[in-house]
Amino acid sequence: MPKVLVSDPIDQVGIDILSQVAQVDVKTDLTREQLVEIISEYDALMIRSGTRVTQEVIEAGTQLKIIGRAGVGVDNVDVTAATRKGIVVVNSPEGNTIAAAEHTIAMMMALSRYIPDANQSVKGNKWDRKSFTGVEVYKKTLGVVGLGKIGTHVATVAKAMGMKLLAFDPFISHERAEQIGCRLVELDVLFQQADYITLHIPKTAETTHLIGAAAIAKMKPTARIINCARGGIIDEAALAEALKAGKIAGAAIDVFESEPLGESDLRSLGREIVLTPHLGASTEEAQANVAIDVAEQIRDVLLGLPARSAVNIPGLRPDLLEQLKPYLQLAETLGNLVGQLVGGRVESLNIGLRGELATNQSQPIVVAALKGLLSHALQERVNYVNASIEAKERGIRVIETRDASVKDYTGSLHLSAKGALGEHSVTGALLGDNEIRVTSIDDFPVNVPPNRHMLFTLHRDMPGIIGNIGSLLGRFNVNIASMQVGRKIVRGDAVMVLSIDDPLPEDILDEIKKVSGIRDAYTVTL
Ligand SMILES: NC(=O)c1ccc[n+]([C@@H]2O[C@H](COP(=O)([O-])OP(=O)(O)OC[C@H]3O[C@@H](n4cnc5c(N)ncnc54)[C@H](O)[C@@H]3O)[C@@H](O)[C@H]2O)c1
Ligand SMILES: O=C(O)CC[C@@H](O)C(=O)O
Repeated sequence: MPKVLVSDPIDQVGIDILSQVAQVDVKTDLTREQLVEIISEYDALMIRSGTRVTQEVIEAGTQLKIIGRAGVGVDNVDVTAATRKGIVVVNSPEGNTIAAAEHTIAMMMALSRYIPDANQSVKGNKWDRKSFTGVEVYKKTLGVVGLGKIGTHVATVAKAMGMKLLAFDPFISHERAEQIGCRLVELDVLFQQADYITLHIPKTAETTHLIGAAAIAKMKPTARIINCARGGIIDEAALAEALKAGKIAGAAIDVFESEPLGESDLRSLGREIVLTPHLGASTEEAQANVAIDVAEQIRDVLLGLPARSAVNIPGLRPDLLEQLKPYLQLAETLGNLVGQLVGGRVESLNIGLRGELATNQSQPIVVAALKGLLSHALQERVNYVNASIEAKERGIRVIETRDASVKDYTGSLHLSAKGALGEHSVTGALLGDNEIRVTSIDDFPVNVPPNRHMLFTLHRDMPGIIGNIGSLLGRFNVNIASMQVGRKIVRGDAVMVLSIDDPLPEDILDEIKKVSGIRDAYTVTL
């Protein structure tokens, strides 16, 4: 009988499902060392946010087939290490949506009516009514940052409470926002006009410290901020400072830069702040939903069936998966690359399957390309199951073309995406040992392996330009791992592709754009 380790508290209903097919051991207070020591005995691991599944744990898990996260965020799992070892990572992208949205509304109301402090006061044998005169949310403006699953439900409830709605989400169309009753605006407009600002975005390089001193300076002195998304989107030091100085009126925070929250200035503030210990998903219903969702997937994978919500490996029959896996990785990488080159909202994606690929079953490859395209916006919430639905809901038109006569590689994939900010295309292929190569960018021929951090420039093909970029990057201590130029005609336009060791800060990108001959420059993190 297979063995499953449950290393965080999980609803009993999940354990009952697992017990139908496996021996289940619940051990919720393991140290890191103890986990590494015993993991080799187990075929599956089921966790919440408490267990950190590091590369070390994955290396030690020689029998592991699946890791199940009872919740959305897989930020506590080294998904890359798991994928490398062929371990399926599954989550429950929707099981706690309502719980997190309702917690957001509860936080907004608690903050507006000072409920936590009033409660503490009565429990302290006082009858103080003067200190707790609150404000109404009716007819106030709510600014929703991130109009995905949770943001949409929050907006719907807030509308029913009589609030006016603004939203910022660069990956959502105006039509979609209108359907939800929101006016889509630029982030600065939302900061300036909103009475309440609620965050429902993933934590990414772009969203880290999105709310800092500069953003707060744009807000009304009566503004209140709610964060039930991810810690680190708000700069906590700047928030504490702003609340102390009365630059904004309040904040309600469920998630923190470091959890559990340690020493923090936020703890010393008064009725203007409401703090909860990451309780967004903590309802009986949500815990049952995520436990069932993930336990069923673990059961299925242990029985040799596909998982319905895999973050890293699609739910295909194992033989078909084995055959398609390299092409799926190619499609996902190219989708991610072209999505970031276009930037912002994508309106259409053309997927060209060429050579041997044109004769293959295309649907999984199309899905993998969409998953890659959306992964910058949706992170781990997009998977092989929901990628097509997410693309449809975002109004992305998908066009598929096939040409078996193209013989430049055994099979190649050409993706061309059009968005609100522009249009770009990439082509890629697999080398003999299934290594991915990007073979063209905007139809300029190149031959580069994808790298975690990359810089692309479109420039005039003229002497000195490569040297200028090289010395500029050197001046900012950016290390170049490789560099290649592609051009169609001599002294026409050209593209330069650089693999770099670290992410490129925005201000250096701005400097690059100012170099003579550079027409445009983009950074990408894959
Ligand atoms: N507090 C909790 O316990 C709890 C529970 C569940 C989810 N969450 C968190 O809530 C957040 C939202 O979850 P969801 O299920 O709604 O996710 P989702 O993927 O459905 O929606 C996220 C939205 O953010 C948008 N987005 C991405 N980058 C953006 C940016 N830079 N600016 C503006 N919008 C951007 C995306 O287009 C998408 O529409 C996530 O961070 C998730 O981890 C917290
Ligand atoms: O309570 C939890 O397990 C965390 C919930 C939430 O942050 C998630 O990512 O699903």
